[in-house]
Amino acid sequence: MIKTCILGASGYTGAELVKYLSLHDSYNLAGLYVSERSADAHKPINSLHSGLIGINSDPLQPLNDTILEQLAWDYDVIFLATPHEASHDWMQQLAGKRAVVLDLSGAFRIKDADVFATYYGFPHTDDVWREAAIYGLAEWYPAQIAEASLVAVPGCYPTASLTGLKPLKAAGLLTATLPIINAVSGVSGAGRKAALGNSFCEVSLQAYGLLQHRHMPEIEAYLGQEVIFTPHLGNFKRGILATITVEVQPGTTTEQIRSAFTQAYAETPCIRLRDSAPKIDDVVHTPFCDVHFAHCAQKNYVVVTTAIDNVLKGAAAQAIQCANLTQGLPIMSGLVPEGQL
Ligand SMILES: NC(=O)C1=CN([C@@H]2O[C@H](COP(=O)(O)OP(=O)(O)OC[C@H]3O[C@@H](n4cnc5c(N)ncnc54)[C@H](OP(=O)(O)O)[C@@H]3O)[C@@H](O)[C@H]2O)C=CC1
Ligand SMILES: CC(=O)N[C@@H](CCC(=O)OP(=O)(O)O)C(=O)O
Repeated sequence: MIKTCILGASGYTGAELVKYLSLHDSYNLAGLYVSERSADAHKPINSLHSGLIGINSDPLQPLNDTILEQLAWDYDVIFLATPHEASHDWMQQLAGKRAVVLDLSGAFRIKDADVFATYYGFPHTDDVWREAAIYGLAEWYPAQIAEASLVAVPGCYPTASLTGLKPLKAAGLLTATLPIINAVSGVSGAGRKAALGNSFCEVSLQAYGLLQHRHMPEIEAYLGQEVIFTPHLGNFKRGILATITVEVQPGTTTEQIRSAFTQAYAETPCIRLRDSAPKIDDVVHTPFCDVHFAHCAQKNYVVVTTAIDNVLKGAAAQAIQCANLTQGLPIMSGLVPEGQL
């Protein structure tokens, strides 16, 4: 059994990790942690997330620096479902020891320290692990992930955006014109902590973070091309729908575009190529990313739509895909029924 623990287990992504890892045959989920002064310390996880009743009733344990150091030697796999700052500050103590670390935060996704400081609002001081971290876009970097000590699990919007754009980029079909990404997320994307802007009566479909959201440089870094990215907050709980409008090379045929997607995703059970536009209800509470494209040959434009559950393929399920790769398990182990692996 692979001995594993979750730091930040009480949050939205942490709770999904608890569910999938508790039910997974190959992992022994032996520790659930929250911050040292957490109001939820010592409570059973299923008193916070009632969907876990009958699945996991372990108490949430408060962390401190001594425990942290010990975790890195005691565990095979550690999931960090914590704020960016906490992941950043702890990595020196956690990484490079016995445990493989899967960090769901954004702290180790961006290689350029200046870009990081601009978009995250605090300086990155861990050059070693920022450089060594492997980006955990599971369908695109499986070999590197398999060998990684630290996996920086992608953000939810970048997962939806890159899954739609990378096949076209890899096939050489994009032009220099900037892809336009408009994506709508459910409110769970903002995490579980209370905030006025996320409360029921305040949320109404609205763009935010215009031209300054931290996911824009993340998408650009792993696409290899600048983009315009506009996130929107929607009045629903879960899911992201990304609508991506791109110019393609003159003379590109629909068959070339189809081939770009089928080649990229022929062997990837997590990505479902669709012949109709996906909707959020198709993917919420699933680990899948649904992808569809429409091609306007006269104008040389393609509209790609992708849909994911932000908490699953956008975070926890992708982290489990990456953990599976590091442990030599099938990539979708524990995420789909055994017979479908
Ligand atoms: N929600 C989403 O759709 C996505 C989230 N992410 C990223 O994943 C991470 C977790 O997100 P999410 O689950 O939504 O967040 P939540 O706010 O729902 O949960 C955060 C968790 O971290 C704990 N925590 C907070 N501060 C600290 C600290 N200083 N030290 C230790 N634990 C702490 C919280 O418990 P407590 O405060 O009680 O200690 C809680 O368990 C974040 O970095 C987020 O950016 C990535 C992709 C998608
Ligand atoms: C709706 C909402 O607020 N979404 C979050 C994105 C969540 C995510 O992907 O998290 P990372 O911070 O780990 O990148 C946001 O826009 O900040």
